[in-house]
Amino acid sequence: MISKNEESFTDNVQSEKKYYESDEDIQPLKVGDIIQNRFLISQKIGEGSFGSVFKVLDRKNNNAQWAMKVEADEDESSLLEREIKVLIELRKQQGFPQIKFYGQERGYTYCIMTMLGKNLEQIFRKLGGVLNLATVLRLAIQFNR
Ligand SMILES: Nc1ncnc2c1ncn2[C@@H]1O[C@H](COP(=O)(O)OP(=O)(O)OP(=O)(O)O)[C@@H](O)[C@H]1O
Repeated sequence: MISKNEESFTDNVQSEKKYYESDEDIQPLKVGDIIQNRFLISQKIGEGSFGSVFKVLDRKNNNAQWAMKVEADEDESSLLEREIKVLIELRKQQGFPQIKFYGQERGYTYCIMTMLGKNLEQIFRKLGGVLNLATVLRLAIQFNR
């Protein structure tokens, strides 16, 4: 997992590292579960190439909504750990989800971050598979930032 040194410059990003004593500690995270006695998993948002993304409610912060990406701790090298390091580097940069909390729970690495709006694929589908010139230009301006 990410080293203590890196944690020290994360500026408010909190982390929790867990060690597993037996396979029984490793169970799939699912809707209804609570992480760190704080984040309630409320809904699955999507699935990426190496993990799932859920909406979570922060019970210590007025049920604020965050997105949580999880990856099973199966391999030595974790893509999510790499993504966490990149998100830490990109903190306070416009256009990127802001990482709030990361750690390990029941055989999974998780990363809790700000919730983004609809992705481009969802917008494209909503618009019936056609993007008009104004939308394309607005997207190009955003990509260029
Ligand atoms: N912070 C977030 N807020 C809202 N939705 C998110 C957030 N992060 C990811 N998602 C959604 O979850 C789904 C999976 O995202 P994820 O980043 O795991 O994979 P991806 O970017 O689609 O693909 P890949 O894993 O190949 O990079 C996507 O539909 C994405 O829109």
